[in-house]
Amino acid sequence: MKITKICCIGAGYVGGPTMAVIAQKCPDIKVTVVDLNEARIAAWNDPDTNNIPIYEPGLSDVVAEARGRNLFFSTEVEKAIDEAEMIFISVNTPTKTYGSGKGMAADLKYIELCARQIARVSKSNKIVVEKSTLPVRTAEAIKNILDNTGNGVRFQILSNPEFLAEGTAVQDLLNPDRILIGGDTTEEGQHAINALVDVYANWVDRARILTTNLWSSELSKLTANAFLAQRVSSINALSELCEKTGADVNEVAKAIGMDSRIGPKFLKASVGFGGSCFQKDILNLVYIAKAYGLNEVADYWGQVIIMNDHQKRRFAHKIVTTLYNTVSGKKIAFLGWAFKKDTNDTRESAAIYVADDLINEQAELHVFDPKVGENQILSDLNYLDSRTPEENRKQMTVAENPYEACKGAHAIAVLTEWDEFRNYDWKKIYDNMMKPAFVFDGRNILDAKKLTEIGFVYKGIGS
Ligand SMILES: NC(=O)C1=CN([C@@H]2O[C@H](COP(=O)(O)OP(=O)(O)OC[C@H]3O[C@@H](n4cnc5c(N)ncnc54)[C@H](O)[C@@H]3O)[C@@H](O)[C@H]2O)C=CC1
Ligand SMILES: O=C(O)[C@H]1O[C@H](OP(=O)(O)OP(=O)(O)OC[C@H]2O[C@@H](n3ccc(=O)[nH]c3=O)[C@H](O)[C@@H]2O)[C@H](O)[C@@H](O)[C@@H]1O
Repeated sequence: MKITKICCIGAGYVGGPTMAVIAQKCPDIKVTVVDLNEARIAAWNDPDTNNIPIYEPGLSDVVAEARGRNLFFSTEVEKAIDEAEMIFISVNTPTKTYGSGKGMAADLKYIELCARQIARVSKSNKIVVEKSTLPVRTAEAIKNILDNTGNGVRFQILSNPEFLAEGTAVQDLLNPDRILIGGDTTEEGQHAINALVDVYANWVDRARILTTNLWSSELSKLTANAFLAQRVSSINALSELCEKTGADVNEVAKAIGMDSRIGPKFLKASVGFGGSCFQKDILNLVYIAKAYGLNEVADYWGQVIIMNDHQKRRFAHKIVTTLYNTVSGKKIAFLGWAFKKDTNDTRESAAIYVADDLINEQAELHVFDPKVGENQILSDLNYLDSRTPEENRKQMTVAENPYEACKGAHAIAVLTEWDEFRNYDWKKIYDNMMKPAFVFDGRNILDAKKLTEIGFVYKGIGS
C-alpha cells in the first residue's frame, strides 16, 4: 500500500518538525498537521517562517520549502483524519497530576480522545501510528477503542517512537541512528509496517529501519530515555565525589568515555537534566514496574530521578554556602533558562528549580536567556506554586542582555550551555560585579583558567 495522505494530530515539538521533514523528503505525500491550539497553528502558518512556534536550527528552512506544497497546518482535525490513510498521534503525554498514579503514570487522556475521534470520523481503513511516547501495551487500549467505537472500518496500530532531541531535531530527523516501527505480527500488521517503512525509506537507509513487535517498540522508547538519563545521573553522582576528592569530572568522563564499551556521549556533568521527557518517562517506567509488582526494578530506575533532584538542590545550596551562607537581598545573575542550548523549551529545566531554591533564600534573581522571554520565565516559576505570582515578580527580573543581568551581581550561575556565553566580554562583566565575583558554572562551559586570571572565583561542577 502506498501512502499518499498523512495526518498528524499534535503540532508540538515532535509533530511539527517530524512532519515537516516527512513532507520535505516525500513531496508526493500530502501531510496535514492538526492541533486544537489555534494560536499554535496560526504561528505554524505565519508567512515569515522565522516566527514558527518552535525554535530549532534549520527548521524554518524546511517549513519554508514544504509548506503550501505538500505540508499544511490546520485546526480542522476531523477533515484531516477523514482524508488520511495514515494518522500519527503526536499529542502530549504528561505525568498525571491527579487521581491514581498521580505524579508517576503517564496521563493518556489526550491519546484516548484522539483514538475516540479517529474511530468516530473514519469512513475508510486507516493505519494509526503512535508517535507520542507511551507506556508499554498502550496500543492494546487504542485498538480496543478503535475496534469497539468505530464505523466498522479496519484499523492497524503501529508504534513509531521518536528519538529526536531538541536543539538538533532537524539533523536527528534527517539522519536518524535508527527508525523503530512496531506492529502486529499478522499479515495485515506486516502490510501496515511496510507502508510506514516505505515512507521513511525515501531518505533513510533501509538497514537503519528496525521493525519489531508492538510491545518491544513501545518499551524501547522508555528504555532509551531511561538509559540516557541514567548516564547523566551517573556522571553527576560522580561529580559530587570529584568535588570531595580532587578528581576532575571532565577528566574522569574523558578517561572512561575513551573505553569503546562506554563511549564518550552523554557524560557531561551538569546542574541536572531537564526537558519534558526524561523525568516523565522514567516515572512512567517506575510506575509500570510497580504495577507489575517489580519493586526492585522500580527502585533501581527511581534512583535516577532522586540523583537528578539532588544535583539541582546541591547546586543551589553550594551558591548559598559559598556566598557566606546567605544570599538574602543579593543579586544573582542566571545565564540561561532553557533546559539545554539551541531550544526555547524550558519544560523541567533545572534553572526553574535552582531559581525556586534561591528565591526561598531571598535572593534577587536576574535572568538572561537568548531564546526565552519574561512571560515564560515567570510562568515557569508560578507553575511551581511555591509563592504568589506577585512575590515571584518581586524577586525575579528578566534582563534584555547578559551585561545588564550581571551588572552589580554577587554571583553568576550558568544554567544552560548556550555557545554565546563563552564569548562574552568577561573582563567587562567582572569589572561591573560585586567583589569577590563568583561564577558557578553549572555546565562546565566557561574557560576556568581565563576567568580565574581575570579575578573571578570560578566554581564548576565536579572539580
Ligand atoms: N519534545 C521532545 O523532544 C520529544 C517528545 N516526545 C514525545 O512526543 C509526544 C509529544 O511531545 P511534544 O511534541 O513535546 O508535546 P507538545 O505539548 O509540544 O505538543 C502536543 C500538541 O498536541 C496538541 N493536542 C493535544 N490533544 C489534542 C487533540 N485531541 N487534538 C489535537 N491536538 C491535540 C496540543 O495542543 C499540543 O500542541 C509526547 O508523548 C512526548 O513524550 C518524543 C520524543 C521527543
Ligand atoms: O523523548 C524525548 O523527548 C527525547 O529526550 C531526549 O532529548 P532532549 O530531552 O530533547 O535533550 P537531551 O539532549 O537528551 O538532553 C536532556 C537533558 O540532559 C542534559 N544532559 C544531556 C547530556 C549530558 O551529557 N549531560 C546533561 O546534563 C541536557 O542538558 C538536558 O537538560 C533524548 O536525547 C531524545 O533521544 C528523546 O527523543
